[in-house]
Amino acid sequence: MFLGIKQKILLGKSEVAGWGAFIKNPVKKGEYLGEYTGELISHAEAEKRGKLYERAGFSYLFDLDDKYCIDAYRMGNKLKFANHSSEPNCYPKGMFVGGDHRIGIFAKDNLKAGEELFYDYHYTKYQKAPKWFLDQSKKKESKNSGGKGRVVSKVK
Ligand SMILES: C[S@@+](CC[C@H](N)C(=O)[O-])C[C@H]1O[C@@H](n2cnc3c(N)ncnc32)[C@H](O)[C@@H]1O
Repeated sequence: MFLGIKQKILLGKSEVAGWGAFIKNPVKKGEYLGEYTGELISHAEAEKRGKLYERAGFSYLFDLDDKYCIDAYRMGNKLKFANHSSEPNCYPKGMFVGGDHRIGIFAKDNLKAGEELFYDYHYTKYQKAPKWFLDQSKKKESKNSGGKGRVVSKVK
């Protein structure tokens, strides 16, 4: 059973957007880094908050399942600062621990000390994808189809 942060996570200026989460020590592929914590809220509440966050240009909402979201805006630990990449070095995994819904963040690759952490936000049908995400997806598509689009959120 995992709870809380296992690895030391540092807060720093991101390569792609605002603040980012960085791993302090090297970590092996598949290792558990820590938990994405926050308030457990319904999708209806997330919808309301999402509109406000969208206007502010940031969101700490994380879709847990078809019923619940985790909002790390007011609560949460440094893992809430991990940014999106379509080529991520981490991945989230939903777990049901001791009767509670939890999200663990795991290393997708071997991580070097000081590496910025990214996971794929995978916007679902319950969340309207923000403009920056759609723009990046479009750029990636155009790159894959031979265009000149650049993947902005490239992992170091
Ligand atoms: C969970 S926060 C991540 C931490 C955030 N960078 C900060 O400074 O607080 C998610 C927000 O970060 C920004 N973000 C995350 N990944 C991004 C990316 N690849 N490109 C542009 N903005 C991104 C968006 O504003 C998003 O709503």
